Amino acid sequence: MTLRFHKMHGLGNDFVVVDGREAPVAIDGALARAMADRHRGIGCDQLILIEESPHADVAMRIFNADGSEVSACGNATRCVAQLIGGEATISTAAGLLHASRTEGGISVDMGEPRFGWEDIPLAFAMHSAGLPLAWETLEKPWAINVGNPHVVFFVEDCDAVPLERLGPLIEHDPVFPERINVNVATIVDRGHLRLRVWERGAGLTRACGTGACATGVIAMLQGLVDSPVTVSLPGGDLSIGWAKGESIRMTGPATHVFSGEAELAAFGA
Ligand SMILES: N[C@@H](CCC[C@H](N)C(=O)O)C(=O)O
Repeated sequence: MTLRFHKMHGLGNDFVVVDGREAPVAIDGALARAMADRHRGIGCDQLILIEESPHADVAMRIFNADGSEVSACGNATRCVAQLIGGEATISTAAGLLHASRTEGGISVDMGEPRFGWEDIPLAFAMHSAGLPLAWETLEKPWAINVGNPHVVFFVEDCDAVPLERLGPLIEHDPVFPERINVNVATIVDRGHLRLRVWERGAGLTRACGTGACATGVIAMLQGLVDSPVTVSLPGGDLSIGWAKGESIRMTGPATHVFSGEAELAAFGA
């Protein structure tokens, strides 16, 4: 049996997108992990499953490369919108997201952020007790949930941070029982910041849409940048707009690379 898929990316954060509306398909964590494998599978940072939705144009499920199912993915939201015509309401585990075509590609209303440590009880207890949350040179993290959980560190030079070593330490630290996405950012000026992200369940990626939202919002809240801010990731730029009490607007490109068919038997399915 074969499975049709689309290979897409948002600034190099790459996806295998399966449209389950064409032919219903049961994807679980093990199958997602096998398809995401860059040597024995198709290869991607996240596998995206599109399904019918009673409340929206489509529903979207997100699996990280390690097979974990999560609730939000900014770059994939733009890709799904692009695939189904640009203008779309997309149902996710984190809520309904509205996307539209714009000059810079696809623009998505990513919903309102939730600030603080309340969702992460052990880290919250440590934070409230004044206990330091630090991993070598990375200290004083900001916690924010933009549909998925992130910590953000502002540093002198994000390119100098050994994120391939510190990222997994922080992601798997027992203070984050649900694991966490790790952002290291450097302010360039009031309209621009640089960002690298160690993604939960996927590792270092070329870009992370929710990471850009999380970091842009914290930088605005701190008065370090103005809205909209350009977030430069290794794979390219996203524009992030936000004001207190409002939802986040993320704008950037979405690229369809090719469509193909995979042998399900190759994945042990
Ligand atoms: N690449 C994504 C985020 C994907 C999910 C994340 N790794 C998590 O586990 O929450 C993006 O563009 O936002």
